[in-house]
Amino acid sequence: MDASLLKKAAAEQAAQFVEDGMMLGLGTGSTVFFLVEAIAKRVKEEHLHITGVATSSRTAQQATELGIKMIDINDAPTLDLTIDGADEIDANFQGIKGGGAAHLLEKIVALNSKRNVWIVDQSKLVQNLGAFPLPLEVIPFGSNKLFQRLAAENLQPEYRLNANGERMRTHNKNFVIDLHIGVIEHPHLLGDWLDHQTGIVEHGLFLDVVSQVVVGKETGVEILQAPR
Ligand SMILES: O=C[C@H](O)[C@H](O)[C@H](O)COP(=O)(O)O
Repeated sequence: MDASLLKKAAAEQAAQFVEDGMMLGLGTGSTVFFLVEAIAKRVKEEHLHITGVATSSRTAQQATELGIKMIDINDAPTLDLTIDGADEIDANFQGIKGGGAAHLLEKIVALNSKRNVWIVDQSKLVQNLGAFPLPLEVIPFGSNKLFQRLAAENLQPEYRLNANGERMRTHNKNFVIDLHIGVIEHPHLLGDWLDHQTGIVEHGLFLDVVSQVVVGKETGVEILQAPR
């Protein structure tokens, strides 16, 4: 089955988690696109009063156009629930995000949410993280020096380029460096090391964040409970 049908099925299932009165974090990406559509439909048909906080201008625009009330995270209390996509989820419910370069804003929203749900198609479930390149958002100043340091650690860095072949810029005008590490044996150790490298604003390892994963499978939608 087409992956986008599986993403849609997972998104529609997760939209059922939304309750009247919730403060909601809305992630970014092709799976979240279906989620926003499904939530907007519920808001309209069931007259739900929900308020959303977005993790990208793309999501903010889509949600606003579909009639979901959106506010700035700085004006929001702790969010009840954030629903987002993911690029990889390992057997211990650790994740990589940032395939769309939105991981900085996504992590800020996730860490200010009581509950985090990820919506994915079955191809995102892996034993170990690392087949998907790990995204870093980095400050442009001195980024070549940081790049060299990452290369010296054998982390196989690569600048992410836009359609014009230039270094792509994030929402905050930073660069993205993807690490082609291969199998990440110890995500916490790696995350800790990356947290201490000056110039990295945020990495795409989302560790001990997710509460539930909604997976679109060929056999139907499955909800996996994380141990937190
Ligand atoms: O930066 C982008 C986000 O982390 C996305 O949530 C992630 O890349 C998954 O995207 P998609 O649902 O398009 O596969």
